[in-house]
Amino acid sequence: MADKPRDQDAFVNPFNVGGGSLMLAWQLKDKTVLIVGGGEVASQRLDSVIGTDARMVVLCPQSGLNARTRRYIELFPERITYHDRTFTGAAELNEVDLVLTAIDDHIQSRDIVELCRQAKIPVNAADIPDLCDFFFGAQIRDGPLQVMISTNGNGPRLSGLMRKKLQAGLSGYEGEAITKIGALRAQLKKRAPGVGGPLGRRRMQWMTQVCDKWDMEDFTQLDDSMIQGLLDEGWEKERVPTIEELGGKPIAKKAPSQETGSHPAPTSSFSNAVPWSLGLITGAALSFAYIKYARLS
Ligand SMILES: C[C@@]1(CC(=O)O)C2=NC(=C\c3[nH]c(c(CCC(=O)O)c3CC(=O)O)Cc3[nH]c(c(CC(=O)O)c3CCC(=O)O)/C=C3\N/C(=C\2)[C@@H](CCC(=O)O)[C@]3(C)CC(=O)O)/[C@H]1CCC(=O)O
Ligand SMILES: NC(=O)c1ccc[n+]([C@@H]2O[C@H](COP(=O)([O-])OP(=O)(O)OC[C@H]3O[C@@H](n4cnc5c(N)ncnc54)[C@H](O)[C@@H]3O)[C@@H](O)[C@H]2O)c1
Repeated sequence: MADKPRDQDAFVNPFNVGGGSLMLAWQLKDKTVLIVGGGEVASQRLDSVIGTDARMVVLCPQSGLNARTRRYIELFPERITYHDRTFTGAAELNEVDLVLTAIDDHIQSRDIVELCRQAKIPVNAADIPDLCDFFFGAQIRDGPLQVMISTNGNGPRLSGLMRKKLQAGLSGYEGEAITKIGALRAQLKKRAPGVGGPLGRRRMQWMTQVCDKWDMEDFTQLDDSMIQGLLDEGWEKERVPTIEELGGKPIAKKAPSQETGSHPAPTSSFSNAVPWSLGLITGAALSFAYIKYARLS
């Protein structure tokens, strides 16, 4: 088998110069997402959108709601506006920022996409990949860690299988470590405020050195006073102390994280449900989220 292209040969992969999609972590706070349909796929859309702090509108006759969608509507009445009807026309798109259709009516789905195009609203139609502005993907989430696997529409089942493999390779410390790094960065910015310039460069350099020198597990030990200690002994003195110097200990590695699935159980507990970002990403992106994974059904 030929050697795999190295980083510097990135152009060798034809998908790097066209045919791929832009991978992003889409921020939906205070935006309105319209979900048309209330069956299996619609409930999976709710799994993804509920953590983003978006408002949601679900359009679907009562008779078409599956148990999971029904549960979401019951648990989050202040976040989800439910209408017991089918899609009625262009007026449904007023004040809507994003549309997800998950219906078993191909012609209606196509019509909705057309209306979204006219209104310039991004749309995903679960049954018509060719008309989608973006795709969903298999997801791994651990606190602020978000990993999305996409096959760009080619093999959704394989996305799910790869999710399981990647999940097995994670230590289980990542989400907590990233949360602590977020807290450290916030405190550092208080001591060294502003954007750009020599101070900004020094700040980025120091953060990079700390992240490179410390193990992921080390960060999980940081509490408020250790963060201040790290800034006193590290940032102020232009060095990177060890976790032991700050009173921490090297800790045993956790077993690989458990298989949890892409779709969390609906829960009304705020601390367990804030906030997922609807991410069009592969790799990890940060936002603050605390949600546990377990399939409801
Ligand atoms: C990843 C995941 C995320 C999620 O949905 O949250 C996801 N599909 C998942 C599972 C899955 N979907 C299907 C099967 C049956 C086996 C099979 O058909 O392969 C399985 C397997 C299963 O259920 O295990 C059927 C299917 N899927 C699409 C169509 C329409 C079509 O292709 O025409 C049809 C009906 C085809 C038909 O009628 O024959 C289309 C799309 N499905 C996508 C995402 C987008 C591309 C993702 C990518 O590029 O990787 C895209 C393009 C649009 C979109 O949905 O945004 C989730 C895995 C979650 C996980 O396990 O973690
Ligand atoms: N993208 C994916 O991953 C994926 C996976 C499986 C299936 N699909 C496709 O997605 C579609 C939905 O699949 P499902 O499993 O959720 O089907 P489902 O039968 O469980 O749900 C369909 C829902 O659409 C509702 N509905 C139908 N017409 C409507 C309208 N005009 N307005 C509002 N609601 C309406 C029904 O009441 C029902 O709730 C199907 O076309 C299926 O082929 C996509």
